[in-house]
Amino acid sequence: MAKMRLKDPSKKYRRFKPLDIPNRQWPSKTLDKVPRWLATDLRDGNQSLVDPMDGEQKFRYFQMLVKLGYKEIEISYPSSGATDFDFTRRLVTTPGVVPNDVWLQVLSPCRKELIKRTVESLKGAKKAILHLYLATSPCFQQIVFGMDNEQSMALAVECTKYARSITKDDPNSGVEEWAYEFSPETFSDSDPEFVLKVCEGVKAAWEPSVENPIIFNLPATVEMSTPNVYADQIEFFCTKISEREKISVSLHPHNDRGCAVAAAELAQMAGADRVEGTLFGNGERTGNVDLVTLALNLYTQGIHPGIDFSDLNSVIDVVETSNKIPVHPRQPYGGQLVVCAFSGSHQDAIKKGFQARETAGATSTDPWVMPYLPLDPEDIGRTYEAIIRVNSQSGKGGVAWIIKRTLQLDLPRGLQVAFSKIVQRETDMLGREMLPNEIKDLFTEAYHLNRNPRFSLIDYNITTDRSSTTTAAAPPTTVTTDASKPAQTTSGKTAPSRNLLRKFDGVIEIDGTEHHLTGSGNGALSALAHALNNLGIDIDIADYKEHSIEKRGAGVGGEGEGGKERKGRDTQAATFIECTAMGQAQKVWGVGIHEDVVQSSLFALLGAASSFLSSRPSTPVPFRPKRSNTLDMEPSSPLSGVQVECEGNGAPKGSADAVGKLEKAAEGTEKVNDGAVAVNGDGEAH
Ligand SMILES: CC(=O)SCCNC(=O)CCNC(=O)[C@H](O)C(C)(C)COP(=O)(O)OP(=O)(O)OC[C@H]1O[C@@H](n2cnc3c(N)ncnc32)[C@H](O)[C@@H]1OP(=O)(O)O
Ligand SMILES: CC(C)C(=O)C(=O)O
Ligand SMILES: [Mg+2]
Repeated sequence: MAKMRLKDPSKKYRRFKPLDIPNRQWPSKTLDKVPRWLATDLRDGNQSLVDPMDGEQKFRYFQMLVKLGYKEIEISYPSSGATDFDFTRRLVTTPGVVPNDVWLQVLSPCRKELIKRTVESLKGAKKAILHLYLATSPCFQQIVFGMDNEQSMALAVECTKYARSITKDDPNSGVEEWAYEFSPETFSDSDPEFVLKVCEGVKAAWEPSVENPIIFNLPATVEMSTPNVYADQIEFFCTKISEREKISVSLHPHNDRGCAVAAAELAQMAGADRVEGTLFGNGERTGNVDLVTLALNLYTQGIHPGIDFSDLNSVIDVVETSNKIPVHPRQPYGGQLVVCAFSGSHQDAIKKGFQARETAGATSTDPWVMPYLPLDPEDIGRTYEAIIRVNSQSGKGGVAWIIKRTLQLDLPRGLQVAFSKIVQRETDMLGREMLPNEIKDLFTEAYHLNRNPRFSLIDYNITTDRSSTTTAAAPPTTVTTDASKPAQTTSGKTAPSRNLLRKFDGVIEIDGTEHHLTGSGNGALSALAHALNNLGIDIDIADYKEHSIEKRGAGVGGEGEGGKERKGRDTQAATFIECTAMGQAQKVWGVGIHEDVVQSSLFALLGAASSFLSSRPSTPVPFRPKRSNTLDMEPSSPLSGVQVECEGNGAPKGSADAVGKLEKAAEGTEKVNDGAVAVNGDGEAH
């Protein structure tokens, strides 16, 4: 057994000792109100960057925060140097940049000369929050400051008094409205009784009012324990501090244990009023709490957070450019992959969810009940196209969704299965995701939507064959229509009524040679099938579906139409035909699209015919399916290598000769009437 190299932690690391508050109330509370938000991207976020933002970047970021709706923004640490000082001056002195209802917050340590400089930077501001911090934990007192409790307390109070004297008590401070924030830094690792004592002293020094409360920001400077422990600490503070109505209790969770969001949520339940954080959680080490997640967590509970994340992508752009740190692809809400599903069962469920909404006629404000997606991607400006993405883990549902989105085609279930196998093979071969356009192109190619490689319908006429005095020798054809369409069924040589017989008379180019074909059936489709049958292509129609599609700019069409824009009509017909070759078990789908429903079905049949022929090796050996139920395909065919659905044992059943005859004709080894094959109503070539 491999030796465990990770060391025994039991002596090196001490378990965090939680508070003992048996009567805690927060576990039975719910999160149902929006806190005061403070965005500290430009201070706490910025101080953690390899290359902090320059003034220009900070300016752009600030404008974005204002636009999103933040009313309290920590913009700088003005005593740190020229960049932050000058940036603060720029905001304060540029007219119209800071809206009247936005508070500018600035941070300073408890050092008088730095507090003075900080206050100076704000001259001219309308609303300013001066934020001082002093660590209160034994670790910091002993290691960093060499102070005891009394000294820490005295420094906090003294600096607060000094701050007051040069801000709200100074008529010449140059700021219209001052607020004060004090952070007992390292709160989460401090003795809660000592924190209370310090804050009582600071409060007394500042003398807040109900209208302008003091902000006690209680940071998890380092996240020390589970989120419930932080919530206990906050509830303890909220219930013990005096004059609670004159205090805004603020949270400032860092994410060292990965629980900052949970800590912020539980701590709000414990009584906090305000949350400080950054967009997507940038900040020292593992970062600050993520304001986007907090806001959208509320949103998905039906509570508007007061921040506008309706165009999250543009927020991500600014954040990534400014921080030079990418937003992780799996970051809640913002990550590129969080509104995507790759796996087949997820895609299937999501697709059904969207279909259910469509069927119910749901609008964008109707209740959201969607498998796997807690948020409507549209609400944050993401498109539905991005949701379903296809790789080797994907199934038919996702592929069908993409074809629906890109080509407006509602694939019948059987065609979904068939095409998803083609996609599966391609993704396995590529070893990567296939993009929607690639899937669309693969479909277009596999089902010959732009160009049928073997058959071209040059000209045709469908007429009623009134001359027929005998029953038509239609090929055994079963056409299953949509319930909305009258069923067309013929069997063997029997047609339901000779008066209803339709006659196909046309010219079809096969592999470059034009053939004149005729055939009859009880519909245009079966008449063409009959005509093909007389050429030796014995095709049965096993399934038929059609629907109309809205006309799009550049079209996909049958042969001869390739990509041409259609003008003058608003809708097209899409036809899906599943065919079997006479006597064979393989099934092939043909797809046709055309303004004319008849022509679209003819395209679909010729598409299927082409796939049948192209799926066999071009050798003189006639059609001979394998017992393995796998068709031999031309390697270049998108259908090659694909398991084709088979019924029975896959053994040849007698039509090989006929199909082979056509293959030979097409290869020029057997010429038929100079390339023109005419077939009479009895199916005889002449
Ligand atoms: C948890 C947080 O995010 S706190 C915010 C941290 N952000 C920053 O520090 C960014 C900006 N900071 C800076 O640019 C610099 O630290 C400055 C300009 C403020 C100060 O620089 P320097 O004077 O060179 O001091 P330096 O940063 O090296 O050391 C910090 C000093 O401040 C003291 N100090 C640290 N925090 C505090 C505090 N809250 N109140 C009073 N003194 C403090 C330290 O004990 C140390 O004192 P010492 O020099 O007597 O040992
Ligand atoms: C200055 C304080 C609030 C801070 O950033 C922290 O403790 O993390
Ligand atoms: Mg911090």
